[in-house]
Amino acid sequence: MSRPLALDIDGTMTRPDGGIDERLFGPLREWEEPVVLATGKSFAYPVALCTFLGVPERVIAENGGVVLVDGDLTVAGDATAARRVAERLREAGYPPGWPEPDMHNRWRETELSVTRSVPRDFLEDLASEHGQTIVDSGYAYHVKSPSVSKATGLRRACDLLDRDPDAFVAIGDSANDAELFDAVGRAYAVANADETAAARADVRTEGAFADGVLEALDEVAAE
Ligand SMILES: O=C(O)COP(=O)(O)O
Ligand SMILES: [Mg+2]
Repeated sequence: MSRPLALDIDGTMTRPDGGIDERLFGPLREWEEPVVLATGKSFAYPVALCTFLGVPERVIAENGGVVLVDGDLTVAGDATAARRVAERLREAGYPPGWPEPDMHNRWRETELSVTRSVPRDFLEDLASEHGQTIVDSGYAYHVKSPSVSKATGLRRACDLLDRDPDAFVAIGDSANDAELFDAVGRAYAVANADETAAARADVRTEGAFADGVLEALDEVAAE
């Protein structure tokens, strides 16, 4: 059987040393049900990945801030608050996201990605002064609106795809996947998942990174 998929990118589709694991290309291209890439990465990245994978543009980007499904674009979140936090970081002597040229935020439309070298407590206080929250993807801290997450993005994608979130299988690795895991019918955490993701998943794969994804896909396809 096939089920719609919500698939995290970093730490899940990638190799341990970074870069998409090419063993996923074939199975994802051939997957019969919709595949939605759900990521903290800025909007341009998952759209490009869909293009190069050769699958329809179905994307939850910026931790739910931007959703694109088959030509329908939804933008949520508080871009103004994110910009103010970036400005305050700069004033405090930190990079306003990442060091320049900051490719993590250059094409970002809603939240802010911040290097994990910035002290977490400091960033958390700053975010909360601006009504925002932070989530750790394991690759970056994301300053985002508390009302936006990969789960809110999935609900929007479900409306557009005419599917129920319960029909979806999610696969991910980090705290920024936790709400998504709660929203879907079945959630897989890959073996390298952080504590939050592992605790909120229904299943923990034996394999790490893309090995875990392939394991989950085999299990779902065999049902
Ligand atoms: O952009 C990041 O920090 C990681 O994004 P992810 O949600 O694809 O793991
Ligand atoms: Mg991830």
